Parts: sequence; C-alpha cells; structure tokens
Amino acid sequence: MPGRKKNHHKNSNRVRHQRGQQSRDKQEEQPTKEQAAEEEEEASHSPEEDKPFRVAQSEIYGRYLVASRQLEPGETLIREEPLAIGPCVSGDPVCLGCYQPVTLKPDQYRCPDCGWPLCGSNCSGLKHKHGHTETECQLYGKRRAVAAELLTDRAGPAEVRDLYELVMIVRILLLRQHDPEQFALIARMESHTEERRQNAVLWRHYEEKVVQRLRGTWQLEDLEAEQVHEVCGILDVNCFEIGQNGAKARTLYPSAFLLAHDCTPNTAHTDDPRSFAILLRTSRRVREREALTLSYAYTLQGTLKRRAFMHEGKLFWCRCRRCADPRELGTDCSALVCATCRAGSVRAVDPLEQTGDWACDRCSHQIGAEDVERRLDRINDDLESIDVHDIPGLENFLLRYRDILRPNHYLLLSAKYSLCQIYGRIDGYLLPQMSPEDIARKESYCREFLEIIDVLDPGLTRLRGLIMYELHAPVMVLAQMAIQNGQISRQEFQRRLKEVVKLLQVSRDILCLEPEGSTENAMGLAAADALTKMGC
Ligand SMILES: C[S@@+](CC[C@H](N)C(=O)[O-])C[C@H]1O[C@@H](n2cnc3c(N)ncnc32)[C@H](O)[C@@H]1O
Repeated sequence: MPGRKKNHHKNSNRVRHQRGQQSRDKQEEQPTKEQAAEEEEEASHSPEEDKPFRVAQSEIYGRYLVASRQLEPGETLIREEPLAIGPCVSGDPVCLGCYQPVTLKPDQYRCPDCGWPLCGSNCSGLKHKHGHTETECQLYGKRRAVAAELLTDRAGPAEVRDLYELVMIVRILLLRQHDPEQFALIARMESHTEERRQNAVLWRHYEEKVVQRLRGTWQLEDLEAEQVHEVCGILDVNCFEIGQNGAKARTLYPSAFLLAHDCTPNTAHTDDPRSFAILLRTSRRVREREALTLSYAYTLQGTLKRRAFMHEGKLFWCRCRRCADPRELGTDCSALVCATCRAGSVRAVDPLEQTGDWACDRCSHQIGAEDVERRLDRINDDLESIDVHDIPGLENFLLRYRDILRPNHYLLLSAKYSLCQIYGRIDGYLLPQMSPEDIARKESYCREFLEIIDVLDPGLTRLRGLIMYELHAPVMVLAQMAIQNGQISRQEFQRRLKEVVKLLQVSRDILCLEPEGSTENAMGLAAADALTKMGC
C-alpha cells in the first residue's frame, strides 16, 4: 500500500557546518564536502558530458541538482547501482541476500557459517556484492551467537530491529578496509553530525544501540565511535528505501542522494528488482536551471507529519509551497472538522510554525498543534490496526471519522486508497461478485484519490498510473451494465469507453516505465494488453 508505507526515499542536508573531529591528517587527505561539491560542479561542466543536470550549491539546500536544459516528462536522469545496501530499520527480519521477508522460526533456513536467517541456500544474493558477502559472513561467523542466540522467535520486534539496524552500518564500515574508493564516495555525503550531537536523545540512542553494541557485543573495538556516528548520520540523511515484490532494503546511491526535497517534486524514482539500481526520471516538464527534486516524505501525509519527519531524520524544516499553504495547494488534506461548531474546518494558522495554533474558519475555536498531533496519532494507530484486506473494517473507519476529519484528510485518503486497490481484487469482492453500488464506490474512491494526486504527485508518477489502472475497471463495468439496462445512450456509452481508453493509455505509459519483473510493470503490460483487445 504505497499510501501507508514508507517506500520512498529518506534523506539529507547542507554542507556548511563543521565536520566531526576527524584527525588533522584525514582532513588534509580528504576533500571537504564543499570542495567535493566544487569538483563535482567542474566535472559536471565538462563539455564531453551532456548530462541533463549539474550540481549546484545553495545556502538552503547545500549541494543539489539542477536541470542543465529544459527537460521533458519521462526523461531518464539517473540509473545507478547502490554504493551500499542493507536491511531497513524495522522489526521485520529479511534475508541478508535478497531482502525478502524471512521468519525467525526454528525451521527457517540459516547461513550455515554465520547463522543469520536467509531465504534459502540458492538465494541470488549469496556471496554477491549487494547481498550477503563472504567478508560479512566471516565477521558474523566469529560472533555466531548474535544470530543463533538472539535472532530467534523469542526476540521481540525491538530486539530484531536493533540487530538488523547494525547490518548496513557494518557493511559500510567494512568498505573502509575492503573498498576505500567506494567508502570515500559515501564519506562525502552529508551526515549532520554536529546537529545530531546537539540532540541528546538521538545521540544517546546511537551511542547505546549502535556504538556500544558494535564495540562491545560485536567486539569491533577498533571502530572509532566518531566514525560510527558519522555513518549513522549519513544513513539517516541519505538513504533510499527501496524494494520490489515484497523485498525491502535501504540503499545509498552515488549521485541520486544529491536531489533536494520538495513535497510536490518534479522527479519520480523506482528501483530494479534484480540489481537494486535506482532509476530516476522527470515526472513533468522541468525548466532549465530549475532544481530537480524528489519527496523524502510520504505524499499521503499531512504537513505537520511530513515536516516533523524531515526535521527528525534530515535535519531541516521544509518550506515548500505545499508546506507553506494551510490548504496544501487546495487539497485540504490536513483539515479537521471543527469540534465546536461542526461546520467549519480547522487548519494550521501558519503551517510553517510547527507548534503554532490551528483555528476554525467559521468560529473562534482554536487548538494547539501538539493536541492535533496526538489526535492524529490515535486515528493513525486505529487505521494501522485494520488489516489491509479488511473491506468492512476500512469502510467502518471512514464512517467513524467522517465527522472528525475533512473528506480529503490524508488518513481518510489512505483508507480510500487501500479500498481502491482491494475492491475488485479479493475473494468475495471480485468485480463479477460486486453489487453495482460497491463498484460505484470503488469508482468514486479512485476519482477522489486521483483528484488529489493530480495536484500533489502530478505527471508520470507511479501513484497516478496505479490509480488510473484501478479506475478503468469500474468505469468500464458500470458503462456495460448501464447500456445493457438501457440506462444510458449509445453516445454516452462511447464517451465512457473513451475515458476507459484514456485511463488505460496513461497508466500503460506510466507503469511500463517501471522495471521489468515489478508488479507495477505487470500492470502496465496488462493495460497495454487490454488496449490491444479493445482494438486501440
Ligand atoms: C540527501 S541530502 C541532499 C544532498 C545535500 N544537500 C548535500 O549537500 O549533501 C539531504 C539534505 O539536503 C538538504 N536539503 C534537501 N532538501 C532541502 C530543502 N527542501 N530545504 C532545506 N534543506 C534541504 C538538507 O540539509 C537535507 O538534510
């Protein structure tokens, strides 16, 4: 469920602050991030390269990419393999070779040498640079107890998360010895170490969960605490969360990390399920010298949450057009129903004031941002507790909160997005089994959702492609029913068919840009097939 999962990128910051306490020697040997930016800029101006972008530098963004000419929608900007890859920070165990989910049950296949759970002995990621390497296996093999004794089905999600969190950090630190060039490409990334150090809670977390564990339990005493903190910062600021067909991983890429954030970005990215390469392209026309942007946050979150997420992990407060507008570019997807007059909408008075008040547009009711956040967290927990296939549960959720949240509220949209995807696809609710009312409901959720996405994630974006594909089916089926029952004219039927064709064409054009072997690409092919069958 893209709407409710973090399947986007996480990111980073600017370049001006003091670096960590590296030794004088190291500082002399390695260029600063500012010098690296200048070198990159020079390199990107070299005449033999006809790159669609170049590296620029600003006080606000730090290094960022700008279009070196006008770019058309769908132009490929970057295709590159990861510098580093590892499991995401979550309580879900995954195979260290291919990042597909595994269990911690006694019958789960495990690496015979180090004891970490793997999907199987023929996993494509075994001894592969993007998977479970021999170096890693040897290191873990000497500490077999970690995986064999701690990673069992008695471990709670927090313990599992703490152990998996270390994997990518260790992989990067291993590169320091085994592939210094690769390590240098990572070391030039922003870490915000100094700002992170000022945040006592965050610093203590990494000190206890990462530095002390690596140096203590994992007996990697030669690691310098400072370097470990630096790597933790680089990961938090620059990682992408990727994965296709059930796999989940986090990655660092050599140049994609340079993209600045915007909550209505002009690029879209996807990843290749085999190589884990990132494929980044423009989602709409970009003017020459315009910043190339992607969203570090989830589109389907309100301003309060998106900004908090970016401040927490990426150490900046977003001030983009969407964030600055209390109505989020007219979508109103954070507005609440006024609890006092019941008629007005409650919105942040100044959304760039994170702890400022929210006020009703009809009466004098006001509420603090912290209160709003607490309420939204409770509603979000409620939504998360509903199984994604539970149609009555999700419908009930919409009913329960319709007098509390405005219809376009992101939490309602999230539930509607799930419903768009499962109506027509699960047993008991397959299209031939559905009542015309339920089919019409699917259509109306798809339309509501599309209207919002057209504003917040416009152009050639996966979310638009997916929702258009979902929308074509109810429009088609209802049109057929209506003509058979004599409810619409031939002309109206033709008009509706035209819409179906348009929806299929756009979704095909978008989803066929997704990598081969991905679910989205399969949908793109299905759209193309449907068009052929319709003679288009
Ligand atoms: C993934 S890094 C991007 C590259 C980074 N600018 C650099 O020089 O290494 C993300 C960081 O860039 C900065 N940044 C990106 N987008 C920004 C934005 N919209 N506003 C302010 N800072 C931004 C923040 O410092 C953020 O932590």
